[in-house]
Amino acid sequence: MSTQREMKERNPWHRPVTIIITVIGVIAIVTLVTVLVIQNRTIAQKYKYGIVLDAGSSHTSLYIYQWPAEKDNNTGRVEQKHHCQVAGKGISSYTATPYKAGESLISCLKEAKENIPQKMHPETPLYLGATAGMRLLKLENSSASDEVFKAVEKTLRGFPFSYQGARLLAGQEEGAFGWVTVNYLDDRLTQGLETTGALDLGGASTQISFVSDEYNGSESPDNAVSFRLYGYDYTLYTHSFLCYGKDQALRLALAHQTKSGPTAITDPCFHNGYNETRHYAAVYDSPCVSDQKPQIVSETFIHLGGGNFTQCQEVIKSIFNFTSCRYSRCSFNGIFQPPLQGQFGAFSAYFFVMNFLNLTDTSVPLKTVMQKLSDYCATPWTQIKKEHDIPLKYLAEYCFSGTYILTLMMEGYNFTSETYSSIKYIQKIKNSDAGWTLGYMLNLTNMIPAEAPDSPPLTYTSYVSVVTVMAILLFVIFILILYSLWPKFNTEPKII
Ligand SMILES: O=P(O)(O)OP(=O)(O)OP(=O)(O)OC[C@H]1O[C@@H](n2cnc3c(O)ncnc32)[C@H](O)[C@@H]1O
Repeated sequence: MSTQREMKERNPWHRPVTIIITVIGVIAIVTLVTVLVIQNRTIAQKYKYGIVLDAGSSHTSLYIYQWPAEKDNNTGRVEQKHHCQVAGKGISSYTATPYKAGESLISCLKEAKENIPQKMHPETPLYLGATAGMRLLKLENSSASDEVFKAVEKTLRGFPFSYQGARLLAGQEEGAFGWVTVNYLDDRLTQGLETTGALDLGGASTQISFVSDEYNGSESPDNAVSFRLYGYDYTLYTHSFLCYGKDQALRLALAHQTKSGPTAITDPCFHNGYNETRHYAAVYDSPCVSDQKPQIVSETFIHLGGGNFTQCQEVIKSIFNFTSCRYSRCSFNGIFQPPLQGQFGAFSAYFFVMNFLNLTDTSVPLKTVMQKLSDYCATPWTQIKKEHDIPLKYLAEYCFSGTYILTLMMEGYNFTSETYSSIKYIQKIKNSDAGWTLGYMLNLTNMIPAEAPDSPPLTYTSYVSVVTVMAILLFVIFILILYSLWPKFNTEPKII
């Protein structure tokens, strides 16, 4: 018993003072690490929100974006939280009853109210951007376009969000913001990686935007947009072709085939057996074709399908002008275009159409893609209708639209069978739709800084690990020093 007591007394770890120091030390380390961890961890995730309405030529879409509240103006990830498709046509179709353009937006705005916490409504910015449909309406009837904007503004102001304006986007902005969206979502901008070009096919216009080492904006400066994003400079080439969205391109193709005012045409871009009566007035009711309307025509013509891909390509080629170019190189219609460079993301109707046709895999040789499309175009209309249960208007036009897409890319933009594989058909990137709206909001909310934000030298995990290891190390050193300095600890055990 006495030997045991003596052993205990001689063992420094059994001295009360040592035990107290050890306990205090452990408590100190645990407290230190806990405080550091809690202090630096993000407090319960809070989000901020932004709403953008894309008032396109064919329809309007509402997008809600969200981002972590503490990451404002930083590299924080902004993501799409909700998408609502407005029922009915685009706002430019409401010229006769402009108030209905405003009313059409109400149900999606109500959805937005439900999807954003109520207390965040007053600080949620709300934007509306109108694209090619309203560009055409402005050309055709500027006061009608003003009326539509007024009606839309009235509706938007009636909601509890922070209304930031409804405006017409220039084609150049539409192209540039589409490019920003794609590269932001792909995380290319923060890291200064080689960027991806953006190909956007709408109903009334189409945009091409990319960075080329051979373009600095000196030739055709109208096509240049310069950005400084996260500390990297970009000179983007961008062009928007008004009237070359797929709906207006179809009008151009029909106008080409009805120049002489026939009572019937056999259109190779529609399936064999397709037979529709069309009104000349409806086909030519657009500034894209109104000046081409034949003088003497009957009211209608019969639109028959011919189902021939090669002939369809010829019709489509005729809507492009390849003869005049006052620059070193052009795409079409005398528009400058530098050499294509890098990867491209093709979205909106590029995706809708190629996805329907099962042709989104660009690693498949272009020749094979063309053969498949040719086979599809040659399929009789009755068979097509039997095989697919989708609205007939879309269904009837996929042969035309697919052929238009390939012709626009290969003949218009100068992609080749080799560079075709640099295109990726995309709809979403990380759950956010590809399109101009996200880039537009990031720009207007200053969410992409010109300079790279300062970031801590260590990641959060490395930081916590280093602090923990150092604290333990210091504690061990402290105990060792204490042990060596304490005289009683060093006394040799007495042999009794
Ligand atoms: O940019 P603008 O030219 O103003 O047009 P938009 O905003 O209306 O254009 P979208 O990208 O919304 O749509 C592009 C086209 O794709 C069509 N579209 C939408 N969904 C489709 C689908 O599932 N299949 C085929 N076409 C589709 C739509 O009618 C348009 O003609």
